[in-house]
Order: sequence, then structure tokens, then C-alpha cells
Amino acid sequence: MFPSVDFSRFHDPSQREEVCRQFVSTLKEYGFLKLINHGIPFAQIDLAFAAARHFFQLPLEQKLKSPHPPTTHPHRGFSPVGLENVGAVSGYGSATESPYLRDMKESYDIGSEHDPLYKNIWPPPGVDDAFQPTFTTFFEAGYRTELTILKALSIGLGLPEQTLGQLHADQTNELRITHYPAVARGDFVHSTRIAAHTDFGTITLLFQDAVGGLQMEVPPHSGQFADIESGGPYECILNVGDCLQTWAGLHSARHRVHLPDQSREEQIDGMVPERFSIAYFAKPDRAAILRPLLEAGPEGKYLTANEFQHMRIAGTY
Ligand SMILES: O=C(O)CCC(=O)C(=O)O
Ligand SMILES: [Fe+2]
Repeated sequence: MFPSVDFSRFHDPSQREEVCRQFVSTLKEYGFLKLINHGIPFAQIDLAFAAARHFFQLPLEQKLKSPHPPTTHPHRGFSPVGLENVGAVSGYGSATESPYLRDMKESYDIGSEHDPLYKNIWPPPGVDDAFQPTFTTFFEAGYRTELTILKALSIGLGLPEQTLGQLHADQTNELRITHYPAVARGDFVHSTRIAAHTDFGTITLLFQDAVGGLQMEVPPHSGQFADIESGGPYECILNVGDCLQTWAGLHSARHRVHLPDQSREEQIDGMVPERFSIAYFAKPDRAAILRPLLEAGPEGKYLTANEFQHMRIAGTY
């Protein structure tokens, strides 16, 4: 059974404490859950998926007018198929995936318009004029939901309720729109959609279409991946990232996108349909220190979120 939490209960004072505790215990055990009543309006989700479809069907030369730089930073703009390979990062893919599986995806990375360090790389005027306003709005909705979730997690952990929110004041969060093109089933022998990895940040809110293929490692550390059946675009899957694991001991679950279960059985023309996803990554402020929040922890040098981020992302581009 896939764990789920109805977040509308957070807004009922008589149920708040209990839902926060349930939230934390589920994330400690599994590292992910389906978030029901997440607060991002369905109309905004529809607009975001429509904008994603519209952008990715543009000719490649149009998409390349707002390119991700050839380096890992800033993590902004359009990455064509083949540019980023998550399986190339050491400690991500299992040792058995050698040489690593290549990712069959193209993606667009967006930061906050308020990020003090990096500017967004938007499609220039005339290429796709709905893209910037749609995703700016979606980003802001994601940030509001993020702050509520961080409050719930703080309460569930027994910390003052602003504890985690205060570590996310700078809006260093990122939004990633991904298109996995239709591919032949046989391609999954040497490639995948996104190789097994953990997310680097605090929490991820993931929206996906109905195609499926998202898999989580369950039980934790088992090396076995279970399909997470897609409930369609309005469903939000919340998973824990590495920073929250360090701060509070919640489980940062390894996950990947591979051959969807359904197509394994149906074998439609030997092709796996295209897939779209939108992932909102809540990330700590760059200067935030990654040391346990619940206990004193050993004295010594702890990484800042920025140092950790640079370490983990190195090698993906
Ligand atoms: O496309 C998906 O469903 C998952 C993407 C993902 O895990 C990521 O970008 O970190
Ligand atoms: Fe991920």
C-alpha cells in the first residue's frame, strides 16, 4: 500500500498535532507519501502541464534559445536529451549499473525570481510567451505549499513551528519540468528515463501525468524498486531529500523513472509513450548548516547546504 496523508487535516486545529506526527512517522519509515489536498490549485496544474507540452514540442533550435549552461551552475534553462545523466553521479546508481544507464529525458530548470544569486534563463520573447508567467505562478504556489509543509514537519518533529521555514527564507528552490520522449522498449536495456538517485534538497513535490514508471526503493536500502501507480496530474508525491535526512533523520528515498508497468504487459507497438513531470524542489538557504537539529551531534565541521549541493550535483552535466 502506498502511504498517503490528507493535508486538509492540518488546517483543522483539533487534528493538526496528529496529522503532523503522522506526516513525520510516515516519512521516517518510507521517505515518501501521496499528499492529498496539497493546496496547489488544479487549474494551475493544468496550465503548467499544458505549458510543458507546448514548450517541449517546439523545434529543438527554438528550445535551445534558452539553454542550460554546459556546466552544472547555474542550474537553469533547457537541457536537451543527453546533456544531464543522473546515473553518472557517484554513489547514485547501484554498483551493478555499470556502465551507468543514460537518461532519456529533456528538462527545463527554473529558480525563484527572487533568488539573490542566479537569474532565470527564460525563453526569449516570441519563442513561448506563456512559459515564464505560467511557471512563475506555479513556483509561487509551490513555495506557499512548501512553507506550510515545513511548518507541519517542524511541529511533527517537536521543534518550534518556524524552525524549518526559517532555513528556507531565501527561496533557493527549484522547479524542474521534464519531458521523457516516446522511446522503443528495447532502449531500456542501455538507458533509462532517470537513473536511481536521491534528491539533494529538503523535500520534493512531484506532479506527473498518467503514464507511470516512477519507482521508489522499498524497503529502504533494499535495492528493490516498486512501481508507484500514477493517480494523474493532480496527485502530489512528496519525498524527502538528503538535507532533511541530515537535519531530522527522515528517510531520503532512492527513486527512478523506468519502464512503466503497464507498457511491460501491453507492449504497445514496442513503444513506451512520452511522459511529462513537474518537480518542485524545496532547498535550504545556501548558508544553512547541515547538522542534526534534534540532537547535539558531534562537534566538527558541517557542510553548508551550498557546499553539499555543489558536491552532489558535480558530474551530472
Ligand atoms: O519525473 C519524475 O517523475 C521524477 C523526476 C525526479 O526524480 C527528479 O527530477 O529528481
Ligand atoms: Fe528525484
